[in-house]
Amino acid sequence: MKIFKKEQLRLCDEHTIKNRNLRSIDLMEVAATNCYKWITERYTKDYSFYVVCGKGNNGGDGLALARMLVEGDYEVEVLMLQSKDDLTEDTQINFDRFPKSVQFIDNDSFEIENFNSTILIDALFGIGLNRSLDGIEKKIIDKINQISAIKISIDIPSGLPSDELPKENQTIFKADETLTFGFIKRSFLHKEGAEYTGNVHIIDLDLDQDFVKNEATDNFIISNNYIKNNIRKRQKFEHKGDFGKALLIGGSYGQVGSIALSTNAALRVGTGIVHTLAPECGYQILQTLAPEAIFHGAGQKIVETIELLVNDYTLGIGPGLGSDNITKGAFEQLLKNENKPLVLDADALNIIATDKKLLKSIPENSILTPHPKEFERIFGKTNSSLEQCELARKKAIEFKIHIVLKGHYTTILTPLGICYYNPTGNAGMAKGGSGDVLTGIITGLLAQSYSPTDAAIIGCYLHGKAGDIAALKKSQEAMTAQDIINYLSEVFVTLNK
Ligand SMILES: NC(=O)C1=CN([C@@H]2O[C@H](COP(=O)(O)OP(=O)(O)OC[C@H]3O[C@@H](n4cnc5c(N)ncnc54)[C@H](OP(=O)(O)O)[C@@H]3O)[C@@H](O)[C@H]2O)[C@@H](O)CC1
Ligand SMILES: [K+]
Repeated sequence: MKIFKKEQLRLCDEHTIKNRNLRSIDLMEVAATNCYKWITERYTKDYSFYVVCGKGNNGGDGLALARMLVEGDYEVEVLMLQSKDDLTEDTQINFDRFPKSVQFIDNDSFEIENFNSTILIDALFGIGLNRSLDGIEKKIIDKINQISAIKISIDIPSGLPSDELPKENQTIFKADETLTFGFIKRSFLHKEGAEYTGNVHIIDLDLDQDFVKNEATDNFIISNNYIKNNIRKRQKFEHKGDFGKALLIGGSYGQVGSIALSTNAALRVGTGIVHTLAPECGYQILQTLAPEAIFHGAGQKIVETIELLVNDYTLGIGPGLGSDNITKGAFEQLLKNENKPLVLDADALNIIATDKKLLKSIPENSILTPHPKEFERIFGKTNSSLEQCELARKKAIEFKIHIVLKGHYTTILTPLGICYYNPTGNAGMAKGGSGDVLTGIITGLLAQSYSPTDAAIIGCYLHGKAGDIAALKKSQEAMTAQDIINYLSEVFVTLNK
């Protein structure tokens, strides 16, 4: 699913209006009708509404919605920001159509009755916001934010930019629910913006699909459909050799569990043959925890050599690897000798962070899976998650690699400079071992001949989805990385339906 900037969203409106022979007021009516439906499916007439409107088209959406609520017999008050400027044309039309009187506000002395059943609709500013809020607008939103009603934003929380992140201490409406038109806005996908949106719901406006198809963007959200359509179907006569050979490397003394998690994850995504290269101290552990995998010893307590350079293995390296100088030497050697894409995580990334010239030796199209701190150690500090994402894009292009930046919305940056946000996953996965599982999943997919980009995209999606099921069944608190592996089966069962 594409993510558009606000200019593109406007163009999309224009194309829809033109190609469907609509008027812009008709599109506003569709927007308000679909918000009305969403709201009335969830809230009964026991709730009373305050709709706070600005002078732009976001305010027009609010006025149209308020009219529908009045016609639907809901209790509704409209508060309208007093402005020296005229309302936009469509907002004026909806102002004239509103059957009750509205209360104009030009300071923060207005009153909102505050019951448990009060719903406050924010239609002050939409994507037309062009500067930070100050003056009376800021005071009004500061006041509304203090009220403990249920808060619903139309299109975007007022004050939140759509394509950038808010600056610190900026005043922004704090919503419980955001009903956004057509597309997710990029700011919703970063924690600095997401803290204002509450739950986000896309309100479909039946926008022009030709425009959507043809308009270029370099930011996407991974959709369920993409995964469903791109999961490889297993054919009856295929044998294990057709499903790839993965080799997971890592697991120094005391951290054998990490590579065991990666190994089991690779097994659970359908890989034909899985091998593990770990120190001898992990022999019994790995043979017990992952009997399907073949063990190769590589030193006593640490990985000393990575000689198993069989060409047809797909390599995932790093979980529990340690960063002893001997291990580092073996890893450097591997980077020098290999030219097919590798999956690099954890200590493999830490080794690179201590010797950045290694970046140049990483084979093209490899997949690096750093969390924000690991990323920072390799590529430097940034001031926000969006800046970090953009730096990752730059580095992915520069080094011709994939960077999987782990976080609430894990982002995948490709060598072509495309950014994919993964929508699955939850805070229960913010625990030791989750990353090791992701390494195993991605390595397993890469081994099965998924392209490196698809291995990263599909891998992140499966990982998050299995984590979501684990959280449902076991709670975010109690779920563990092993649960993520265990629930991969349910994800595949659903995808294969
Ligand atoms: N996308 C879609 O498909 C559809 C979109 N629709 C809706 O249209 C919305 C966009 O409408 P919009 O362009 O009229 O702008 P909007 O956000 O209402 O406000 C801009 C006004 O605010 C002002 N202003 C800006 N910053 C300010 C500040 N800091 N402090 C004070 N004032 C400030 C600015 O004033 P000015 O810069 O002129 O002084 C301008 O007048 C969109 O979000 C959606 O809700 C639907 O109706 C139909 C389908
Ligand atoms: K709004």
